[in-house]
Amino acid sequence: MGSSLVEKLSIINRLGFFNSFTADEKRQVASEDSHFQVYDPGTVVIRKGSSDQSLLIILSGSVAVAEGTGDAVLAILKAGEVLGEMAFLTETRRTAQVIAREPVIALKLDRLMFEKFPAPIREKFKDQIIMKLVTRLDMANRELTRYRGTGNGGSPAETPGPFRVPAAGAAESELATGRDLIRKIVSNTTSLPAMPAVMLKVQQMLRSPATSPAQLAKVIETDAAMVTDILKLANSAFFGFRGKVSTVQHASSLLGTRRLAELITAISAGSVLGSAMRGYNLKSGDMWRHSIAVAVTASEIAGAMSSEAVETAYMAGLLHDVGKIILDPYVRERKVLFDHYLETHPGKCIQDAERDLLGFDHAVIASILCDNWSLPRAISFAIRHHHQPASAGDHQLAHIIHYADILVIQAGLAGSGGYAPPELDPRSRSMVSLDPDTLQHSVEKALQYMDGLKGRLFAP
Ligand SMILES: Nc1ncnc2c1ncn2[C@@H]1O[C@@H]2COP(=O)(O)O[C@H]2[C@H]1O
Repeated sequence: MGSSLVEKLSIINRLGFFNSFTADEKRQVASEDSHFQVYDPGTVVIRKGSSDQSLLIILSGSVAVAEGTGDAVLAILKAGEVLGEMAFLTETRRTAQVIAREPVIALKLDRLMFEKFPAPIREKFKDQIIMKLVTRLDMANRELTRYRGTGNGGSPAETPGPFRVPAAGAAESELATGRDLIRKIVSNTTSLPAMPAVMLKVQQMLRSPATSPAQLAKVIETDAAMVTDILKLANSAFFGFRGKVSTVQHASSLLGTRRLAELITAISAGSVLGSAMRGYNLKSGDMWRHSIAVAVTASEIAGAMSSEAVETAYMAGLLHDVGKIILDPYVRERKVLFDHYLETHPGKCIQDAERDLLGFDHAVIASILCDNWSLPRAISFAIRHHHQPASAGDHQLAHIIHYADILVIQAGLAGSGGYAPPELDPRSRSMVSLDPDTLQHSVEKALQYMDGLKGRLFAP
């Protein structure tokens, strides 16, 4: 780095790290040109496993420390922090991968350079390194305490922990938990997906009671793949018209407005629900299949109960887990924490981990998205409470979605890969109060429906 001694001194003078250094000692540290290294954003500052053992002090900018390439971020270190002390002190290989997040200037000292400093300077460096390690240990302890739930008694939503990882694609350099994180997700409009265009059109048409099945059919007539799916499903065992339906207009007259709208909505939801979610261990299509199965089961249950919710059950079931799509990058970045939490808390499910580690669960985010999409309030309310239906009081739809979700998971179509299944809330059992055969029949109908959509839902 070609900066003058004065410029280097002005950087060093700004950092608390050098407070105990005398003016002369600071000058000695700043004098060697080769000590100062500049890193462009995205470049590797320390490569995991490498044998380099230099010590770095970040003078400006910040770096992300990760266990390995593409792994969860362990820490963000900023100006004044020490880096590479582990290999430097223990003479071992680098334990982590460190990447510059913005232009970084660092003071880089190899062992030879370090040994050249007079003893008092070396001691001051060592004192600072110890202080930084103590702070890091304290942070790690507090974070561990917080996410084990034995913390200071405040709710996680109100007491964001010290653990910080970079925001998923966001410009802000640090990620919060609880309300801060919700605020950030909601204010970052690009992180909230738009309602798929066809779904939006159908929702708009349904607002008019005069909309006919034939008008709805027109929405999809130019989408050949969608037409094929609708015809397949119309001819499936679920509807019982086996082999008789050959045009969308014919299907629309047989299915009626509500059924046709549901079908179009389920298929168009694939663009939002169909992608893989590594944070939740879901392969592409897993979430979509689970969601359609819950939609059909919920609507069958609502029908069997002669519930008023029969109109909204399908949509609420289809979108009940949509919050996972938004949270997936944030869960992915905390994968190490999530996996550790779930390993050490047998019986806890993924939404418990979300609540304890993020301060809220995917149901909260899903309900925010539903409000954002201007869906009926009953839908967002039921989705908001589908994992804790007792908090929804007597709201029938919340209990129906909760019950349908659990039945579908029990039938083998989970909404999160490899985690403990949620337990049925006894209040939902008494609210739904259907006999086991009827409930079983609801899930079987859902599986028939899925069978009708086989090609689309199980495409590689
Ligand atoms: N959990 C962590 N928090 C902060 N920094 C870390 C963490 N783990 C590793 N590092 C830093 O990443 C560096 C990688 O190289 P070293 O192993 O030499 O030294 C390591 C530490 O400086």
